[in-house]
Amino acid sequence: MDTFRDKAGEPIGTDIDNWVASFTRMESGSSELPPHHPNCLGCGPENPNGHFLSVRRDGDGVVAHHQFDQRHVGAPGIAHGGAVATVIDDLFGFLLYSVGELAVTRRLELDYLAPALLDTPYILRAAVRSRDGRKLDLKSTMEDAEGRTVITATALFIVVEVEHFLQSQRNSRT
Ligand SMILES: CCCCCCCC(=O)SCCNC(=O)CCNC(=O)[C@H](O)C(C)(C)COP(=O)(O)OP(=O)(O)OC[C@H]1O[C@@H](n2cnc3c(N)ncnc32)[C@H](O)[C@@H]1OP(=O)(O)O
Repeated sequence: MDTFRDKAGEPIGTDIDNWVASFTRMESGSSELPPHHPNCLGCGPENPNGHFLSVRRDGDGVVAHHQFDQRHVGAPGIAHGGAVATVIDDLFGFLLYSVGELAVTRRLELDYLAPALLDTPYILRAAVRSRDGRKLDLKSTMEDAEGRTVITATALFIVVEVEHFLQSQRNSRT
């Protein structure tokens, strides 16, 4: 069974209630935000196939420094577009620590303005553009070290109750 961790990284248990509790609103600060799940494809520290995304608060938004590597090849020297989308989607997920509620991706849209190169440092930022009821309108950018924008993205996240995840667990065939 999965072990979930609190804001300080201490193990807090294995059930979904603890996982939900870990998403309660966090105070502003420069500390690294906790992963969504130990095995999260974007940020999980225990997923050897993941991106190990490390994310901090940045004003009202979040920021991450990231490099794609040989595991993420789409074409020679270039990161796979799906790998980039994974990282951006996961980055959006860190905004939930500010929102203080659970939400999931309904729509994710990326503009690939230039190739995302392997083994090249990028800075990614995301913020909540607006909220309308359950609908969170999110935006993100990925820039290279020279400040050139490589990716722009928007997403619609929908706020959900814990039942959304309980139902998914019940419906899972694994
Ligand atoms: C806590 C999680 C950590 C984050 C990890 C990183 C992010 C993720 O990977 S999340 C996992 C991937 N996403 C999913 O699995 C979600 C799958 N989808 C679903 O479960 C459902 O479609 C769900 C829950 C998102 C929405 O379902 P439901 O509540 O029925 O929504 P629905 O009523 O159709 O739409 C909600 C609102 O959005 C609007 N809407 C829906 N699609 C769109 C769209 N493409 N553009 C604009 N508006 C839209 C609807 O019109 C509606 O608006 P209103 O409330 O004003 O009537």
